[in-house]
Amino acid sequence: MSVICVIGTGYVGLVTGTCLADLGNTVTCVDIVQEKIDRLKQGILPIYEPGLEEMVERNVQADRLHFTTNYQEGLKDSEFIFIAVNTPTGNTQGGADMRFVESAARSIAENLDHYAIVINKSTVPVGSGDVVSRVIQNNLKSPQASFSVVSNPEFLREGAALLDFQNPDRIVLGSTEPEAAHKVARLYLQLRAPFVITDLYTAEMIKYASNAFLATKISFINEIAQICERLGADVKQVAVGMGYDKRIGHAFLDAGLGYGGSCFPKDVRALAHMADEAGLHPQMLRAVMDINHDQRRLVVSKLTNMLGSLRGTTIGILGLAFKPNTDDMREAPAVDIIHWVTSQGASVRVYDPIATETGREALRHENVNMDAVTFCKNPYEVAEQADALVVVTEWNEFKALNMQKISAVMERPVLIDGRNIYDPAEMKRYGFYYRGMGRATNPAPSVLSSEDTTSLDEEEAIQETLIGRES
Ligand SMILES: NC(=O)C1=CN([C@@H]2O[C@H](COP(=O)(O)OP(=O)(O)OC[C@H]3O[C@@H](n4cnc5c(N)ncnc54)[C@H](O)[C@@H]3O)[C@@H](O)[C@H]2O)C=CC1
Ligand SMILES: O=C(O)[C@H]1O[C@H](OP(=O)(O)OP(=O)(O)OC[C@H]2O[C@@H](n3ccc(=O)[nH]c3=O)[C@H](O)[C@@H]2O)[C@H](O)[C@@H](O)[C@@H]1O
Repeated sequence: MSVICVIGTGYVGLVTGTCLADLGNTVTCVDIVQEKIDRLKQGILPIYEPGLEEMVERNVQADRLHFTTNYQEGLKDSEFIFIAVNTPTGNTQGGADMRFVESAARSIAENLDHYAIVINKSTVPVGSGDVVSRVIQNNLKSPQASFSVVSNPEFLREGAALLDFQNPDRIVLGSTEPEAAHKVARLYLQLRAPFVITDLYTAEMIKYASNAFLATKISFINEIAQICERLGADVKQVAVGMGYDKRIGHAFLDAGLGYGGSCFPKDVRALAHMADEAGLHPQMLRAVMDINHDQRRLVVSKLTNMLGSLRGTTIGILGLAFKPNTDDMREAPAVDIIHWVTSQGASVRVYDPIATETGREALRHENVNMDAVTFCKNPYEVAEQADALVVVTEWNEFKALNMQKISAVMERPVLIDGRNIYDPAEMKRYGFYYRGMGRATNPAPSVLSSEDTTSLDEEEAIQETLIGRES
């Protein structure tokens, strides 16, 4: 078993440190934020992740997992040092901000007094392994200190982080020193995953290419969704039909409000920026980002299409987090949607099972008019007197609601299902004017014969009038 230091106690740092401790290693997690470390020592986690709290507690009690703000303490006797700090978008062109990685590398150099392998788990631009090497080399203090650098990108998903860490599809290790990469591989042997061992640059690129490909799949299906909606097809069934082809697969074909979160948006931007800087023209990545942005706007146009002006209306919002099973609000579609509808004079009633505090903070941070936002205790309260209800996050709780009850308490039973979680026919039976994302409710007159147009049912006809309040 090994002695390990993990720098950063965000999602990746905390999950990596805790899972490595759970595999029997001795792990110390270092963070520069004193309050975070104080709270972690009391068993209070900075993030919501199913199962993580129990795992942290178990490993702290077994004396395998420790927290500190002191690099010297964290690095003591460590054979492996994981860098897992944030790499947010850093400039207006979308490039990654490397300040946190560089600062961590400097602190490692200043406190290292023996040989250790420095492993970069943060998602970093191609070539960053060299930067880390250079920063450490230029700042070493102890003559006994030496190091190797290995890139080991992380592929876990928030909300399923423990499962993903413990059952990885592959483990990517890149280094100019294959012996160092092999030593890191030994840490993961128990996980029985395939290893891909490459040079540093290639490992760094595998991470960006993987995230960009998944984001591309999402934007692809969202573009297909828009076409489906216009032509009268149902994108959910289209995705099922496509997914059975093993070359395509079912995963990441859920059309909806597009991707958010701490990684896809920033990583697609950063990859496009790398390509720009290299004199290339990343057309596909640009299209992926454009389509993703449009999906959020579609909600507002669906609302105005059905309600007319939003001024004075009340819009219910189900879900704030960028996806279920997390309280993470980074680049969450809910923030943009709430911002846009409140700017047009609507007030909103919102509910999320977990992301209440993080949601409030994110809305404030984006200068949303908080007087127009009411936080509710449950979805039924959200629906009361609402002119429309928008599903933004597909929490299981929302799939199990009594929709008849919801429809009955609304001022106007307009339902925008931003994640396609409900059955359109069922919702219609409950009295909703239902709109999904890419689900045959708005056929284009241009492709319908006049005969077809007259056969549009009541719900579709509503598209052309506007849904009025019941007096
Ligand atoms: N969130 C996710 O699901 C995934 C994230 N990643 C990548 O992992 C990296 C970390 O992401 P998150 O964990 O989400 O970030 P985060 O923002 O949740 O956490 C980063 C942590 O690093 C700490 N930190 C910053 N500078 C430091 C320093 N010099 N010394 C010690 N601690 C420092 C911060 O205080 C914070 O606690 C990013 O590059 C991200 O792209 C990769 C896979 C999944
Ligand atoms: O680099 C990262 O940080 C991580 O980014 C994603 O993980 P995460 O952002 O936690 O969540 P995902 O489940 O991938 O969802 C990302 C976004 O795409 C959206 N999405 C996902 C799938 C889909 O079919 N449709 C869709 O709109 C989700 O709603 C969410 O907003 C990747 O899945 C991880 O492999 C990667 O490690």
